[in-house]
Amino acid sequence: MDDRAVFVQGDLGNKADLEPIFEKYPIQAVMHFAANSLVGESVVNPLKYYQNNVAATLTLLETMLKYNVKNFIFSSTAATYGIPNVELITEDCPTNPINPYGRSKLMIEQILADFASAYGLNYVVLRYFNAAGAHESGEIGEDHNPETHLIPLVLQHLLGQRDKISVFGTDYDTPDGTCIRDYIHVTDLAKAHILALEALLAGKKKTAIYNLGNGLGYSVKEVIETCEKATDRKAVIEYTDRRPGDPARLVASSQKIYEELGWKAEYSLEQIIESAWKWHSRNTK
Ligand SMILES: O=c1ccn([C@@H]2O[C@H](COP(=O)(O)OP(=O)(O)O[C@H]3O[C@H](CO)[C@H](O)[C@H](O)[C@H]3O)[C@@H](O)[C@H]2O)c(=O)[nH]1
Repeated sequence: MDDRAVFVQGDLGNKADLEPIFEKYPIQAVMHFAANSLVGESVVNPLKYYQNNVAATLTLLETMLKYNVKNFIFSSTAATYGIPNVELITEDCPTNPINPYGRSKLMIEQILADFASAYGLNYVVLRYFNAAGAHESGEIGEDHNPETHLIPLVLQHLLGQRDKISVFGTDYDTPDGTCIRDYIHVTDLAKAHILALEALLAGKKKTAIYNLGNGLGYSVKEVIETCEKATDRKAVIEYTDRRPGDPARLVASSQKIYEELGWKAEYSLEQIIESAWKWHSRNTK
């Protein structure tokens, strides 16, 4: 990215850290990735989520106002929808989040709308579905501690780093009883950010909300099977109770961002898993 933009992480939540950056660089837009995105953890530790996702973002927005930075790209989430009753979720579906993570992101979306009316802030909200995969080079990948996401957990198990993979719930109202999600490659997400940035800087968009997904749903069982095929290894599966805060099915329609910004997901689930496998097998500890 050139000097027209800066990436700011969610944990840069105090003015003492932010103001020198805004003093120093000719920032015209901010992309914000609030750091915490674990649905289950947000249920047991909501304070952390409201602090990192709401309070820290508010401080960032306040700093933007002070330095007259008017363009904001916000990483939001499918969790804002709660339990949708449609096959393909569009951006105009009702937002009824069922966990603090989703609520904290929706609060920011609402703050952005108020800031747009009151202060002329321009913004694009990107509602990620299940971000996954690694850079093609195999050099940049997902390394959470502790890891809670399905694809990295399955791959770590297939690499012998975990003795089994747990499937959380087999009694959902889905064809095989396990949760269905829409997995989207990180490079596809990154491209959407660039398009959103260009649209804001060109004045093509003042405010917008877009889903980012593939439009294809895969169950937990199907994800495990695809990992087994990609790696030619067999998983040991343990079936357990549901995890709190998990909707049965979350699949995006990304038609709106395709029509307005020309974005479309390019990576299939197989390619997402292959790229993640490349990274995980090179980074086995
Ligand atoms: O060991 C595991 C881990 C996960 N799952 C299941 O696999 C699916 C995917 O779970 P992840 O934890 O990988 O991802 P989430 O769907 O919880 O979370 C994703 O979707 C959320 C929206 O609901 C947020 O956007 C969040 O940032 C994003 O990672 C879920 O049904 C989960 O129950 C298992 O069965 N076993």
